[in-house]
Amino acid sequence: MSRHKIVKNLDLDDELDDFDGGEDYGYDEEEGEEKMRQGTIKVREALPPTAAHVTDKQVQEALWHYYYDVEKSVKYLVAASVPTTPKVLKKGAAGKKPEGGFISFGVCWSFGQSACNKASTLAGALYPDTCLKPFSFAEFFKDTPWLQVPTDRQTVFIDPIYPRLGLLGGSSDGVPKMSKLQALAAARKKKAQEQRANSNPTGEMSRAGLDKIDHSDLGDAGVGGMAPSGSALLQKPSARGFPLRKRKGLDEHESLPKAPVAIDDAGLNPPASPEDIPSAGQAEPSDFANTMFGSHSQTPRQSPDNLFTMPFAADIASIAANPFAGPSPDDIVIAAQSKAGKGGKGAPKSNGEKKAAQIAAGVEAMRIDDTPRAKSKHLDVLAEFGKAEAKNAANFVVIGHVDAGKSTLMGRLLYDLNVVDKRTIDRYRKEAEKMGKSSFALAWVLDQGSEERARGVTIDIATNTFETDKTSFTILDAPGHRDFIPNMIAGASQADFAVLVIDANTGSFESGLKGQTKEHALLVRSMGVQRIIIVVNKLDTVGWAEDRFTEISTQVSAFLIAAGFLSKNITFIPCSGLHGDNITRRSTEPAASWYQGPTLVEELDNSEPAGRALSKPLRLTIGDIFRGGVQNPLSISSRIESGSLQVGDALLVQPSSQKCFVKALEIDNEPVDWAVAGQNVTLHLSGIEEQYLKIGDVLCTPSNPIQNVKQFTAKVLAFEFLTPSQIDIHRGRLHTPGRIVEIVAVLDKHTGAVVGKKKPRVVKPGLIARIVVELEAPVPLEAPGRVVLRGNGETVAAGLLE
Ligand SMILES: Nc1nc2c(ncn2[C@@H]2O[C@H](COP(=O)(O)OP(=O)(O)OP(=O)(O)O)[C@@H](O)[C@H]2O)c(=O)[nH]1
Repeated sequence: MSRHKIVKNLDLDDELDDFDGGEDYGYDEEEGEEKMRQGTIKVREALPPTAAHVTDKQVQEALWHYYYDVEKSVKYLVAASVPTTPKVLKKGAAGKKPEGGFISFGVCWSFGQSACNKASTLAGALYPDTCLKPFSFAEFFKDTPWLQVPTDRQTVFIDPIYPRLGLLGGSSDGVPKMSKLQALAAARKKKAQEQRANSNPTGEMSRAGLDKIDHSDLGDAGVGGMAPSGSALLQKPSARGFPLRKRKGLDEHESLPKAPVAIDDAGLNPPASPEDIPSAGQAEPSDFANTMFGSHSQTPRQSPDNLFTMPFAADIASIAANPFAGPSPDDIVIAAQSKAGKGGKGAPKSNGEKKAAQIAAGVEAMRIDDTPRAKSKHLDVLAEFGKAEAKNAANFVVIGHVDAGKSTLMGRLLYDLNVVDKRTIDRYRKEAEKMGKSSFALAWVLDQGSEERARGVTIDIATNTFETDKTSFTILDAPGHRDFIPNMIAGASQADFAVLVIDANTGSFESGLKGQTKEHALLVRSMGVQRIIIVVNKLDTVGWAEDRFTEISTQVSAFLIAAGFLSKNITFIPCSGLHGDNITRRSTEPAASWYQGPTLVEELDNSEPAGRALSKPLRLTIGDIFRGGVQNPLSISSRIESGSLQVGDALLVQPSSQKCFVKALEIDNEPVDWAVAGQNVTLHLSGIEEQYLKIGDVLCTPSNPIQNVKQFTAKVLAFEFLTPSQIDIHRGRLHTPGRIVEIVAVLDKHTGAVVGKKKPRVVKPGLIARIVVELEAPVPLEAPGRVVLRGNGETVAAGLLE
């Protein structure tokens, strides 16, 4: 059963506070025994006669391993016990039958006799009919002259599986299958190689490819052909700057794999192909290697035949002989610091002195200089906000499975509202055509990164804004690809409500459900989003069939209600993002006449104004950092989560505990004196060095700071089986490694009371549990913040800090 199917039955409460039903908790001992007994009987019944020799112990181990899942246990036992034709290591000429049976247990003989014996024992257990002679090296090599091992005896080296390189998070499920991105990258690389191999690279092939581009991809009217509607909403184009996508560079909290991964020109390519990895006989040592191991030039080159010798092995051996001979880099730095601290007098500090110096440095770092660098007008910001009669402001996140049409839909919306002009769209269309991706022209309004455009996939959250009569909206267009879920979480954490886009195309809706449609919906719900508009998109591809719309609406609304959305907060709209139907204007397709409901923009405008936490302490999580401006060398952008601020304010950055000052403020590229919760702002900062600011850090006031924590307790909903294990903790843009150190208890969904035994070993998907998480380094977190826990590229739980 997929985890979505399991989670489907859960009832995610309104705020995860009001639990609502469920009686299934961790197993106590008696229950466990009973389950084991029942499971053993069921597995025995299901096992085929060929697996009759499987012992009860093996059955019970399988059941234990698969958490009493009979189906999986049977599958495992059948696979493990059905004898395969023993793989015979050929000896000499083909067709000669070897003596004794080597069975296919990998390269057991290469691990030495004891491992081989174990393998033989295991083989004997699983293949009782196979008569195994004890393995003998002497016999195996008896006809093999020294150092002339025939090729069929030589070890076959299998290329290691290199870790996939996702920008963030990744989705390593341990299976080396290709993701869509990898397939795209591989196809692109293959194409480039073919082009290089071609003696006339600019000739026939590329022209033939261009000739195939379908210029009608943007629909009958084309993107430029659609006149904006005459609706009052649409005649109010946004005066805001465009585009507002500003993210530059990678999040410093993100770390890329250090393993030998070949990164393509974009830094995105997943595993290198074997030919990309220089062999020992070919590569020149890098400057780094030269520095570490001395110049390679005097060392004779390794013979390519000598495949078993490590390059620079001799040098490594000499280093390894006494790795701790000299002082460590840390010792050197500490010694230098203590020397500097004593005015160069030299003698190293005692432990006590070191501690005192560290405490003094910590106190110094915490010292807040409240002297503002920019002149403050000392405004009463809340009174100013009250006077300003500002429009409602709302952020919505656009979510859904990869390629559902999210960016195209938002591009069309912005185009039809005149936020983007026709000339820009025409330019995008021409450029997209050149890349053979004309159907992505509208998506390019949001997807501004060159990688995103080349690959046709959204990678990071893109933002843009538009206004209606009532509300000023900020779009957060999330990536659909599962490799970029951490970016989607960052977007969802700033959203007041969500637009879930579903591809109505035959087969696409179904695969989306198994993919990110449900995962995204569950994530936004567990992050506090209560309202969701579902765009059933690409209805043009199914002839605007009402049946298809009804089928999708029924299935999705059942899931959303089970996930904790109230039915009054769920709306479905049939659309075609590509052609612009039911987005800012009602569809003119005769086949779509059955729909008389609101357009997407009308529905967006029906949103209740989002509450603003104005009177709470200032909290602002850094979403992006910009460096190097002439007037403003260090700026950040973010949505203010709570509180307010004004030019001249002194702020504290956590976790670095460094102070800084608001030099200037901007909203929608316009300078302002103050800003309040719910607004997206750019802050120009002074009095701080850039190394103390990272994406995901929190700005607060020195008088009411957020604390850095190394451990927290949270009440979470399990998406997967939860056990004490290594995880990544996500809070908006912040993500940091940690560990579930304790499952305190499973909680009743109605009352929140502890049920079952304390400290269960495992929490089943769909249950709510109190857990303790320890972080590798302290980060700013506070109740009742929402966190998402991910492990191995999967979302394992989400919930509220306590
Ligand atoms: N026929 C048809 N095609 C559409 C429609 N909307 C989008 N597409 C096509 O679907 C493909 C994917 O569109 P995108 O907008 O990039 O999809 P996305 O959901 O933003 O993709 P990611 O952000 O990468 O997950 C493009 O080729 C679009 O032209 C639609 O309404 N009708």
